[in-house]
Amino acid sequence: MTVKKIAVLTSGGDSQGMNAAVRAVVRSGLYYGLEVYGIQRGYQGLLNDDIFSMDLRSVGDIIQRGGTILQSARCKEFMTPEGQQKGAEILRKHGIDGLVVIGGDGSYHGANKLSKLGIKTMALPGTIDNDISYTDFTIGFDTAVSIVVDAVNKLRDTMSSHERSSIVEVMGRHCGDIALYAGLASGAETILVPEVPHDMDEITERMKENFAHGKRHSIVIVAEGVGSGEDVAKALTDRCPTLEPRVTCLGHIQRGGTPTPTDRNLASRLGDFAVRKLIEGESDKACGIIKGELVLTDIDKVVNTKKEFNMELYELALRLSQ
Ligand SMILES: Nc1ncnc2c1ncn2[C@@H]1O[C@H](COP(=O)(O)OP(=O)(O)OP(=O)(O)O)[C@@H](O)[C@H]1O
Ligand SMILES: O=P(O)(O)OC[C@H]1O[C@](O)(CO)[C@@H](O)[C@@H]1O
Ligand SMILES: [Mg+2]
Repeated sequence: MTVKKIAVLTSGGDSQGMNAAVRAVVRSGLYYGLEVYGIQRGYQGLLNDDIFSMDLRSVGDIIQRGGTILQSARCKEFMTPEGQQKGAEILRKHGIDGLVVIGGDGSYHGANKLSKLGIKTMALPGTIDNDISYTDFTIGFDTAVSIVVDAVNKLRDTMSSHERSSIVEVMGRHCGDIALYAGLASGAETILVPEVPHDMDEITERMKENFAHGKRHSIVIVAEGVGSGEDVAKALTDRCPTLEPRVTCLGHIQRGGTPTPTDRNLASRLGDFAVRKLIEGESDKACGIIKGELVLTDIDKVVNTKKEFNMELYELALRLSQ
């Protein structure tokens, strides 16, 4: 049986483009004759019964905005079987038979649990981390990478003037993709990611050699999962004080601001795709994009597969930054 009333929520760390995804879910749902509801503050809002009807105008003027009009949350209670049962009952009480969850891997687990309780669910990759398997890119990743590259461009100016090295700490607890893609795009000399072990002695020697061969600055991008920028700076200074490292931690700046066209388009395509697949009767599925094509994968498979790190890009970045 196909769905008639659907709801949408955003969960986990927010990401630029979540609003564009909410807009696409709401407008496609209405276009196909469904009733569409919004749930405020992720699974927490679901448990608080914070659910409201959405119309075409409720998603006006949001495609260009960062953050999420539905707000986001991390909810401990929903991690328990009782919390999940309560969530499913609240949805049933409203007659909501389909749910689109926009969030990261944790949020996917929640959608998976709800589908086992009879709610038809679709999960969309809304996280800057790009740490979700069975999709080449997540919504927000492109914007976050652009923010890092923009910051590195600025740092380069002052580092070159003073012949210093710049240590830039970026987000990514378990996934080095922000560091990798921003590092390649900004010509970083060193990219430290949780997926690849590193040797500080070797890195220091390489930086010293590059300065000796005329380099006027050195950019080191550190994914937070490896350690802090301050730790890396200390390790470098201990080995070679003349590198004069200066640390910049970009933090939550990476999660704000207007989404890039790439993220808006990805969000629009995925939001519409999720609605169409719910109407076709699909459930417990993750929506993603692989080589430009929209794909549907079992949530179980997605959450149990670690995203593969792109070693080719990593090696390319190192080759090009000597
Ligand atoms: N195993 C689980 N079972 C049920 N619900 C879960 C589970 N893991 C996470 N959730 C729910 O999803 C919410 C968001 O998860 P989490 O904090 O891991 O963020 P995320 O969705 O992975 O996003 P990001 O990592 O990008 O911040 C949690 O607060 C919790 O309510
Ligand atoms: O906003 P919070 O709860 O501090 O979480 C920060 C984490 O969220 C993420 O931005 C993912 O959304 C990670 O990269 C980062 O480690
Ligand atoms: Mg996560």
